[in-house]
Formats: sequence, C-alpha cells, structure tokens
Amino acid sequence: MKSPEEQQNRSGQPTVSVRFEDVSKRYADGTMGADSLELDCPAGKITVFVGPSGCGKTTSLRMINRMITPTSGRILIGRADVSTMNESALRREMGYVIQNAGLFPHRTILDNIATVPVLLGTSHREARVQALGLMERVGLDPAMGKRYPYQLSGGQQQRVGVARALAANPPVLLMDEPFSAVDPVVRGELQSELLRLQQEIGKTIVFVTHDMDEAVRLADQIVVFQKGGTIAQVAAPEVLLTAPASEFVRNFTGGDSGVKWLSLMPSSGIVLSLEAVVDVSESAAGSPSWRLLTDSDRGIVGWLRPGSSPRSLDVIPCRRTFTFGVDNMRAALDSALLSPAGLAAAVDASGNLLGLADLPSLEPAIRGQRSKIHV
Ligand SMILES: Nc1ncnc2c1ncn2[C@@H]1O[C@H](COP(=O)(O)OP(=O)(O)OP(=O)(O)O)[C@@H](O)[C@H]1O
Repeated sequence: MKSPEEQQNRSGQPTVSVRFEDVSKRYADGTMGADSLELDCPAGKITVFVGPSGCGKTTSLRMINRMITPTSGRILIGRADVSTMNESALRREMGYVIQNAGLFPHRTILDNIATVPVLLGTSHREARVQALGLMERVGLDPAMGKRYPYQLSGGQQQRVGVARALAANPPVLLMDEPFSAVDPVVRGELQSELLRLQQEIGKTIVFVTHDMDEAVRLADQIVVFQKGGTIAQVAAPEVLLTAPASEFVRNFTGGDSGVKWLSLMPSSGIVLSLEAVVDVSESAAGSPSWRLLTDSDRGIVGWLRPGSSPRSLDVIPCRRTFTFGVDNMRAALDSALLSPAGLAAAVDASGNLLGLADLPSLEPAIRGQRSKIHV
C-alpha cells in the first residue's frame, strides 16, 4: 500500500504530496517572507494560495522548487527533502508556470515546450513529437508549433506555458498567477481548461492567485496567508466561506457575497436542451432566434444569426462554454450572459456540445443548491 505522500492519479501515474514542515524565510533585511509554515498540499489535488499583497505567497511557492532557499525547516516532495535533490530531479518533479508565460522569445513554440525534456536527455525529435501532443492537450492547434511566442495571443502563450510545464510529466505543477495577465473572458477559458486537464492528469498543483473567485473555482484546498508570512486558514472553498476562522478571513474571502456561492455550486443539476442547436449539414431555413451551429461531431462552430440558414455560416464566436459537471454554476451563468442568445452552452471533456440552457432553466439548479449552503 502506498503512503499518503505517494499515490497514483487516474492515469496510474504516481502523484506526491508537498509538505512544509516548520518552514520560515527571513530575508536579509529581516522581512519574514514565510513564518513557521506547517502545510500539507495533498497529492493529485489543487492547493491555491491567496492573501493580500506581500503576505508571502510567492516566497512560499518558490521555496518548493528552491528558487528561494528557506532559512529553516524543510519541504518534502513525497518523501524527498527538496534541499537534497539535484537539478535534474527537481526539473523532473516540478513544472513551473508564471504570469505572462515567460516563454523564450527566440525559440519556436515547439522548442519552448521541448526545452525541459531535451535538457533531461530526450532527443530533439522525440521531444518535438511529444510537444505536438501536448499542444493538443492544452487546446492549441499544433499548426502553431512553428510560430514564435510574439505571434500568439496572451491566452495562447499561457497555454504554451502550461504545456511546457507539463512536458517532463512532473507530478507537481507550480503556478504563480498564471492567468493574471489575460482578459477576464480568456481567463475564464483558461480556468476551465485547467480543470478539464486536471481531470485527466491529476497532478499535485500549487497555484498562487490574488483573485478569490479564481481560488474558489479551482481549489480543492485554499490556503489564506496573512501579513508576516503566516497562514490564517487552510480549508476547502466551501468550508472557508461557511466557517471562516477569523474576521480577517471572512473579509478577505468575501464569504458574505452571495455571488461567490455560485462558484461552489456544481453545474451537473442543469437540465440541457438541444432545441436551439442546428447542424451545418442541415438545409433548414433561417429561424427568428439565435441558434448554436455545430459540425456533425457536435463541435461548436458559433452562434448563427437570426434569419440565417445553417449553410450560410453567418456566425459569431461562442465566447464561453462550461464543462458540464466539472465547471460550476458561475461558469454556466457566464456562458449564458456572454452569449448573444442568452443561452449557456454545456460541453463534454472534449469540448463537444452536450446541450444548451437558458437563464430561467439555471434557476432551479441554483435553488436546489441554495439549501445546502445554509448549514
Ligand atoms: N528579496 C527580498 N528581499 C527582502 N524582502 C523580500 C524579498 N522578496 C520578497 N520580500 C518581501 O517578503 C514579503 C513576501 O513577499 P512575496 O512576494 O512572497 O509576497 P506575495 O504574497 O507573493 O505578494 P504579491 O501578492 O504582491 O505578489 C514581502 O513583504 C516582500 O516585500
């Protein structure tokens, strides 16, 4: 039997926990970046660090991959003490994603993704083949592999950043505000994509953000930091919102905001309909209302304008979908509000359409969950 520090994810790969044992970091000027941290980031789960600026989130994250050396205490990856690992073991164990992706500007996308495997001894050819597969996995067209970073949008660059961090198939993924530099719509898409990907890869993810909504949406466990590099509370999102350990946590997490609760409600209770869906191969005439046009595999083409026939391909892009049962009610509501039809588009893990839901039909699903909140 495996110890709690070393488990297997759904793909049968080993996953490891990240443990802080009485870890402190005192900078040269005496500032405490982290103070006596005791923390367990469970294997195969997403742990999100939140807290006001300067409270030690980045310091704590960077001590995991030794970009910052603790003054005292130790950090364990599974059973291995990080301070004793050599360079290649660190690279193999941990992927790192940062804001603005931090890609090498003079390398193609494929070579950016292939960087770590090549450093670890994989041939260029083999690493590029793997990189193509990873591009697909993070939702990028492999044809972009020959481009350079400046030829990609901010959101696409972030996806490359994630692919690069996953390239050596590390059990641990460290993400420091990875989605902060993109607009809110793209940010929502990247969050959905990460949740979808995590269902497949089941990595141990440690994620830093300033955004409480992002934390609630992504986290299995949230760590709230406070001034001086100490931890105010560690809890699952719903516990944090229902039972904040202090006034500071209540104010910081916004547990008294009704809208936040939407992020805790699963989307699986929504009743879907295919009524306003039309296939490109249909020779139907125009309809007075918006419809969602799909290809024959239920891939989304876009919102078909009222009055246009399916074959005209007179569409505007479907800006936001939600992954049914994976994304929360807030993502479903976003999807409906951002659609010209006022309809939320539910997709499966492959991004194919499952069905649509209008705003009134979201309400019963929200009502059904409301009673669970008032514990
Ligand atoms: N090299 C350094 N020398 C001295 N103090 C530092 C150094 N790096 C960080 N600090 C201080 O340590 C504290 C924690 O910084 P850290 O960057 O970890 O906070 P953070 O929570 O990630 O902040 P933000 O949300 O603004 O990114 C801050 O007071 C910061 O000013």
